[in-house]
Amino acid sequence: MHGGFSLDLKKPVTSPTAADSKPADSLPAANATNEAPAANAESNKLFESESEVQIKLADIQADPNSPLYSVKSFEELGLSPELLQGIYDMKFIKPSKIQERALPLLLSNPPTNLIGQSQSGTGKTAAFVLTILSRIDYSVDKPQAICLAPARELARQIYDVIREMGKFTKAKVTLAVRDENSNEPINALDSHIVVGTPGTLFNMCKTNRQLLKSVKVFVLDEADNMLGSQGLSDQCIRIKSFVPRDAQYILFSATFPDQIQLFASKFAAPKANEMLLKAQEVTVKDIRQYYISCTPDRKLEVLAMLYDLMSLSQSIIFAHRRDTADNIMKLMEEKGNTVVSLHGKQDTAERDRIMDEFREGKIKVLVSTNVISRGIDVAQVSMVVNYDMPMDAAGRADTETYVHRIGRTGRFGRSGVSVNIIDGASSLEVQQFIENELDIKVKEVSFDDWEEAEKTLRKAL
Ligand SMILES: Nc1ncnc2c1ncn2[C@@H]1O[C@H](COP(=O)(O)OP(=O)(O)OP(=O)(O)O)[C@@H](O)[C@H]1O
Repeated sequence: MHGGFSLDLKKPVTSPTAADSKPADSLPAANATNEAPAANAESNKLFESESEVQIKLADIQADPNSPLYSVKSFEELGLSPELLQGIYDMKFIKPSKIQERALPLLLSNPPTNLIGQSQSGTGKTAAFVLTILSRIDYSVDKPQAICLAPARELARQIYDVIREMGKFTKAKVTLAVRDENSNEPINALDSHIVVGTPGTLFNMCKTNRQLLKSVKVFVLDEADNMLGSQGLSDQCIRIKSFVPRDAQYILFSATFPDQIQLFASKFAAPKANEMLLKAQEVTVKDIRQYYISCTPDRKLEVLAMLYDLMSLSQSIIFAHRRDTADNIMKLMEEKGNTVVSLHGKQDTAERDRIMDEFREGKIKVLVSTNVISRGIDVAQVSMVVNYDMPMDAAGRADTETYVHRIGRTGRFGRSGVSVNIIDGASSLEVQQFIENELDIKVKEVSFDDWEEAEKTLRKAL
């Protein structure tokens, strides 16, 4: 029984007003204030406009309990006029808590290392990007800062942020990610900053062992993931061996599980300042978390019913496996719903195109694996769906991945909704484990009374 729900299977999801695809170098800034074009008049009422967000943000940033709160202005943080110009051009008004606390430490001399944790969407990128851009000697054309991220999508985003924030400086930035369609080596020799994934940068180091000998700042974004997964962590350690010992090490993430903290301190040895959150502070309060129970054979039906809500703004559906993501795309298409899948098995150019179109609002609903669970910042994502609950290889609840996945919405003061599809005892157990670890309560919305469920979710958006 699904109340009086009727599914609009033919609803268009491709925005007619979205700009044409642009090359990677001219992507909009990752903080993109570009609103996803409204799907219809109703969606205008439902979703926060950019000006509404700005008004709300002024209140939020004045609340001492908010992670976006700060007392100081950007001027008081000792940034150069070129960087202040860059920040204000991006419509930043006040720093967030992590920016206000981390920047004075990161910019002080002699440089000190930092292990910094702050909730998803609270501006960690700007904290390390401003540090990098402040520490470069622009008269020396050599790599002086490197930043590593676990996935190409995130590395490309950070590259865009550096270029946007540093556009009034003379910063030269190189993106070091794999390009399956080119045999040309990536030349970073006369760049100031190299941003990339560990595998590609490590290969570049092997070709030129002197490449990183002038590096002064080494950033690991999503540091717990970079150090916690075998392959990535080996590569990071090897890259570190090419970097001078006295470089400044900056490790950021929204999550730092206990077992990684010791490793992180060793990586940032001999000494690092630490800014860590308590377990109950980790999730963003503006993300309303729900779950829907159903039998495994009805999961797709749940997605189809959520589709109208998902496509009003933009959404990401997370699946455990690549083939599940592809199947969801295919089966949703058969139901008349456009969902595009993105995962690591695709060609790199295809991945870039899909991500660019999602940023531009041309693609409304993305189904993906954990490849975009961390760091991806698209302001208009208002809903995240866990089609499969996050689990590690051994089938245990993966709390960190849950935090990062739902953190793709609710960015910097915006509201967001997450929905877990619970299809049996094991996914319920995973959810309960996560609830306990994070000291949160995920609320149920009933699939059997869809009208009521839809009302609840719309209100939460
Ligand atoms: N001081 C600020 N004022 C306004 N917007 C800001 C400010 N700082 C950052 N932002 C914007 O907030 C959004 C989220 O920032 P960012 O991507 O750095 O978050 P994060 O903390 O790195 O999140 P995650 O843990 O998910 O990687 C971005 O769009 C960014 O441009």
